[in-house]
Amino acid sequence: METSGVGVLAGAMLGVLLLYQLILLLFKRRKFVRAVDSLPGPKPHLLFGNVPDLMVPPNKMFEAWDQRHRTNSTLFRTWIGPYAEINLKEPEQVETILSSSKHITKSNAYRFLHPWLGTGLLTSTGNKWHTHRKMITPTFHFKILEAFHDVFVEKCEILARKLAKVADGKTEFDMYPFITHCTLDIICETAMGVKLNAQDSTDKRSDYVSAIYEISELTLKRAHRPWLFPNITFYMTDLGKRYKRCLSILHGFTNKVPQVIRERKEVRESQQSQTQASTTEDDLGRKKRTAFLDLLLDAREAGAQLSDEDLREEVDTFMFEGHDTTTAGLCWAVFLLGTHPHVQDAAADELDHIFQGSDRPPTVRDLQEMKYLERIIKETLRLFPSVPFIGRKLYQDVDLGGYKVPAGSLINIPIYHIHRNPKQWPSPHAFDPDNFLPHRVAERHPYSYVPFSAGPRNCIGQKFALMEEKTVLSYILRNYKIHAVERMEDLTLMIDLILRPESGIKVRLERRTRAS
Ligand code: HEM
Repeated sequence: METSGVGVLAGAMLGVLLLYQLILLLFKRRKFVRAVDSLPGPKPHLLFGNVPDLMVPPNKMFEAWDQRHRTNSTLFRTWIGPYAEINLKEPEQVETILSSSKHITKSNAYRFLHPWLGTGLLTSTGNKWHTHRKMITPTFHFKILEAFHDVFVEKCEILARKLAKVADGKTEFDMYPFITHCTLDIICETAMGVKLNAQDSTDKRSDYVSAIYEISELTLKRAHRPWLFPNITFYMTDLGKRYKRCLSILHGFTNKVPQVIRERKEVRESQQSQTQASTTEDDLGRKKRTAFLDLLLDAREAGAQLSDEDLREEVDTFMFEGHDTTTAGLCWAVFLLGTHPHVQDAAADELDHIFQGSDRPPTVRDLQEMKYLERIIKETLRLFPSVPFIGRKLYQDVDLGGYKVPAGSLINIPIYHIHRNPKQWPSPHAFDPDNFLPHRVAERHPYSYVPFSAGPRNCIGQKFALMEEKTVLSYILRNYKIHAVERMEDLTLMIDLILRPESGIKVRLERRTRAS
C-alpha cells in the first residue's frame, strides 16, 4: 500500500515536471514567434507560412524569389512552416553575421546536402569544421595552386581544340557543356588526381552533371516544403526517390576515392613521402601531379584525424563546389562579353599586349597581369553570383541595424540582391567592369560584394577559382570573338543552389586574328 502511494506520488511529480517543461517550451516559442513577427515581412499563411509563394515550377523559382526580395525594401522575415527565416538587405547586416566567429553554423537547408556531401567543409560546423578548415587551408596555398596551373593549361588546350571545330563564325551552339566538361576535368584531376577526360566524351551532358543539377533542384524544393523535412516522408515521395537515384550516381563517382587512396599509399610506400605539391611519375613515366587528396593524405600521415569517409566527404565537396560554381561564373562571363563587344575588345587588347601575338600558354605571371580580365570576372560574379544565397542558423540574439533577431532564426543572405543594392551600386543592373577599379572599391562598403562569402567561412577555393577562370577565358578570348545569340531578356534564370541560365549560353565564335 505504502509502496504504491510512493509510486503515485512519483508519477504525479513527473507529470507536473513534464507539464512545467511543456509550459516553458510554449512560453519560449510564443516569445520567439512574437519577436519574429515584430519584424517586417509579408503576411504568412496560418499553417504553411510564406512557403506557397515559392511553390512554383523550377523555371519560375528565380522570378518568384526575385520578386519577394524586390518587394521588400528592408530586412524582412518569412516563415517556412514553423521556421523563421530572416532575409538581409544591407551590407552592414551581412557584415554582422559573416564577420563573426559565432555565427558559423549553416541553416537547416544544408542538412539536406548531408546524404550527398556528408559533413565536409561546406556543411559541417563546430569542432569538426574548425579542425578540417585548419587542415585544408594550407592545401590552397599559392605555391600549390601554381602547381595546379599546369592542369588548367592542359585542359584549356583541349577546350580550344574542341571549340575550333564549331568556331566558323556561323554555327550557333551552347557553350555550357564545353565549359562544364573542361572544369570537371580540372577539378577531378586537382581534387582526386584522376583523369576524367570528360572533354573527350561525346555526351552533351554527363550523368554526373545531370545528377548535380537534379540533386540541387531537389534540395531546394525540399528546403521550401517543411513536410518533406523528415527523411521518412521525403524518401516516400517521388522527389525522395529521384534524390536517391542522383545520390547513387554522384557517390558512384567518388566511390573511387578508397581505390585512389590505396593506389596513392602504394606509391608512397615505394617512394619518399611528399609534403609539398610536387610531381612523381606514373607507371608510364609520365609526371603524376599531386592532388588535394594527396595533401590530405600527407596531413593524415602527419597525425591528423581523417578517416577514409572524411576524405571522401571532402572530395565530394570539392567536386561540387569546385566545378559547378566556376562553370556558371565562366558561362555568365562569356554571355556578358558576347553582349558587350566594347568590353570584349578591351579584354582582347589586354591579352594582345601580354602575349604580343605569341600562342604560348599563359604562365601564372601572365595571369597576374590580366587586370582588366579580373575586373570582368569580378563584375560577372556581382551580376550573376554563382552562389546566389547562403544561410546561417542563429544560436544567440542579434541586433541587425536596429532589428532584434532572436536566436533560433535562420538567416538568409541573398548575395544576388546584396550585389544589386542601389545604395551601393549606382547602376546596379549594368555590366561595368570598372566597378572594380581600386578607387570605386574603396568607396563601397566591403560587405556589399560577397560572391565568395566572407569572414571565417568564406570560400576556401576563391584563388583557385580566379586562376582557373582567367586561364579559361584567356584561352577563349585569344582565339575567338564571342557573339552572344541571345539577349538578357531571352534568358530564364534557374536558381537551384547555383545560379544558371535554363537553356545554356548560345554563342557563335569567330576566329580572332592576333595582333602582335
Ligand atoms: C566562382 C567560383 C566560386 C564561387 C562563386 C564560390 C562561392 C562560395 C561561397 C559563397 C561559399 C560560402 C558558402 C556558404 O556559406 O554556404 C563557398 C564556400 C566554399 N567553397 Fe567556394 N566558390 C567558388 C569556387 C570554389 C572552388 C574552386 C572550390 C574548391 C576547389 C571551392 C570550395 C569551397 C569550400 C570547400 C567551401 C566551404 C568553406 C567553409 O565553409 O569553410 N569553391 N564558396
